[in-house]
Amino acid sequence: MSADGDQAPAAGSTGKSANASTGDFADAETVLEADGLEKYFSQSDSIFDRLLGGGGKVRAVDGVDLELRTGETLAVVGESGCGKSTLGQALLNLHKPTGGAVRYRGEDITGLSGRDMRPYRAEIQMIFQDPLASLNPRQTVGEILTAPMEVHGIGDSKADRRDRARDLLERVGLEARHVDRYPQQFSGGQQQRVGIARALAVEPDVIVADEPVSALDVSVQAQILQLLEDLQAEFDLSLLFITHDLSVVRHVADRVAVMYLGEIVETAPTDALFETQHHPYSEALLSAVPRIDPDARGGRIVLEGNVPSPINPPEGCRFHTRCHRVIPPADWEADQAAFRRAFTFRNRVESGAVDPEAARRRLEAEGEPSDDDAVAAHLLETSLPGSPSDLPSATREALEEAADLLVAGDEADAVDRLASVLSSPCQDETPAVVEPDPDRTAACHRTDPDAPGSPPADD
Ligand SMILES: Nc1ncnc2c1ncn2[C@@H]1O[C@H](COP(=O)(O)OP(=O)(O)OP(=O)(O)O)[C@@H](O)[C@H]1O
Repeated sequence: MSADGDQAPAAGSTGKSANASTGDFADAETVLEADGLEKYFSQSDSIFDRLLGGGGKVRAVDGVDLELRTGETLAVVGESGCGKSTLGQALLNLHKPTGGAVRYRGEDITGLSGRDMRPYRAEIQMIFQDPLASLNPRQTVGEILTAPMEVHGIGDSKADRRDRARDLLERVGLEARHVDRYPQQFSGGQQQRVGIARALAVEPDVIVADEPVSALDVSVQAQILQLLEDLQAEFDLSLLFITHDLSVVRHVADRVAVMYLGEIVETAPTDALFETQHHPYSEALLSAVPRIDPDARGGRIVLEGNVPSPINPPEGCRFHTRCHRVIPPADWEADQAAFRRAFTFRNRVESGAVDPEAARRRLEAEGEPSDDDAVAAHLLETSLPGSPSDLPSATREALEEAADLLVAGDEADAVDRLASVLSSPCQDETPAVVEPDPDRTAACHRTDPDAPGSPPADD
């Protein structure tokens, strides 16, 4: 076991790339599968909704197809709130799915609870982000490890189970004599080792690890990742590794599934994904990962705006409001970058982020002219990235008219005016999942040759 003080691996360091690059797992049997899996949360239980009389559904996981193959580590990555944890928990029926199916070795286990789920709980275990919160502070580590063995009929006797617990502690890099200690007597890294030992106690096939290192000091992250990798080989585990941190993905994962707003937008072997991305969201995520290889350094892609609400996700491709490669309409007369800038203005107006009264107050406070024309000009200046001068004249006019309409309080008309010149095929249809390369999937109109308005790949 490596000593405390090891650094977490940076992207570009050696990892599990041998498997990933040779596609060793492409033909492996599927052990756990999500098929059109949905988990919607009802908002109507909250006090606000009761007071306000209603509430939408949070579409946390929205039609996910995913297969975990025997012996592989599949990383699920995406920004905070995209539904990774909900997906992991829905796979284990810790959240009852609201649609679709979960299959374990081909058997439908969707929504099983209690007794019916018990045999599968031994096969599919979970490791949580916060080790201390997931360990009972009133139980000794020995009790924490032997309780699930007892439930699942592992071990011949109490003494046998205690021996197994001591053995497990050693396997996860702790000392057998610590079996009578309590969780709070361990450091954060050691607590996570206990969490891992508990998952292993029932001899599972599959472990779903939800951000297992993100609560730990950087200095112990690498050790825990290494431990998981060693144990995976030793126990022949299949690992679903949930993380927002792409810099650890390269080290741990054979394959990656990129998640955005409840959907999987791309899957690929790890090395292949780090080399090329077929979905612009993956491209943006990867552009933010520090690279060791200076040749691999490209510009960082800063995405427009925040992740939209999963209660009311954008129509068509969910990523289109932020996508730097959003497709212009067929009759667009300038380049794609110009369309993206003008489209950003439209999205900002539509989301209510362009506020004429706030602009007027600001101009007044700065001692600048604050008549309607000045406010409209200010709105364009601050909410349209770049200059309007290189936009097609019809677009420029529409933007100016929309700014005037906003100042006049006609927000709906402003939105309509912008929509009349700035619409994208990405808004109209949900992208189909295509296989641009062997063992890769992507859901982007740009990778689908049959999609409407799909431009050449190198546009
Ligand atoms: N019990 C719940 N009730 C209502 N909404 C929920 C519930 N649990 C999660 N959500 C919402 O579902 C969406 C997905 O949340 P989830 O925790 O799965 O995302 P995540 O990608 O794991 O994020 P993070 O990395 O921050 O944990 C979020 O909008 C979240 O607010």
